[in-house]
Amino acid sequence: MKLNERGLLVVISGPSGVGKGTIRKALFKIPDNNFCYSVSMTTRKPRQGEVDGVDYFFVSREEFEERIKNNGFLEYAEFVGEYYGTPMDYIEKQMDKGKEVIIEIEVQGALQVRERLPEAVFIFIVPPSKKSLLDRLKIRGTEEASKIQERINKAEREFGLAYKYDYIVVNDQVENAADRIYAIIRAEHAKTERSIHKYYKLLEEEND
Ligand SMILES: Nc1ncnc2c1ncn2[C@@H]1O[C@H](COP(=O)(O)OP(=O)(O)OP(=O)(O)O)[C@@H](O)[C@H]1O
Ligand SMILES: Nc1nc2c(ncn2[C@@H]2O[C@H](COP(=O)(O)O)[C@@H](O)[C@H]2O)c(=O)[nH]1
Repeated sequence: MKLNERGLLVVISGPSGVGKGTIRKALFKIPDNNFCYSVSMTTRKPRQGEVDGVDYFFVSREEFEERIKNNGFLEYAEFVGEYYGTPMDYIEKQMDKGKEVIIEIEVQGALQVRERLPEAVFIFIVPPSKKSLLDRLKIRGTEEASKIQERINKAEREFGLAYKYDYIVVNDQVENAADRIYAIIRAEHAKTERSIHKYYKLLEEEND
């Protein structure tokens, strides 16, 4: 395989309720995209309408912990009492096929990926205001009030880690946020191709 045929890994992260999933769905509507989504594994119970294998792979704590033992995750974290993790095998295969692999994960997991695959692109999504984050979680209505508060408390700490990411994108309007992310992905590609081009030129010069 030529170096520039391998796809990018794009890590979309940020506090709960900021709109990561909504933006990801908008991103996949962009015509002729080359994206694929890595479905995460979790021990949390499915929400109404969520489908196993599409939204998440829903598993028991025992199954999750077995996979941890077998090094089956690129990263995993415990978030508000439940496990969430990115299965390793799918990502490697898709990147080798030249696909842009999108993962949508919380902050502890994103920082683990940063250690293991620093060449990935790390994007932190922020809300237009802190109040809008709370409003979005309330309007989504998938968690009871105490769980929403736990997610908001966690968000306070997560905002403090935004500086560890490559890009910060404001999710004011979903379509605008998706366009910004698409622009980032294209720019990252151009950067990689330029450096690979330089690398091949260097090799040619050495062989002359
Ligand atoms: N730009 C936006 N303006 C207004 N509402 C939004 C916007 N983006 C997303 N939302 C709404 O906010 C709520 C949370 O969005 P979403 O579920 O995509 O967040 P998330 O970051 O994926 O959450 P989690 O991390 O908990 O999975 C949803 O009800 C969604 O419709
Ligand atoms: N570290 C990981 N975090 C993940 C993964 N998949 C999802 N998430 C994040 O967990 C929280 C809670 O999700 P929810 O569906 O219960 O609202 C949210 O921030 C997700 O982005 C994963 O594989 N690894």
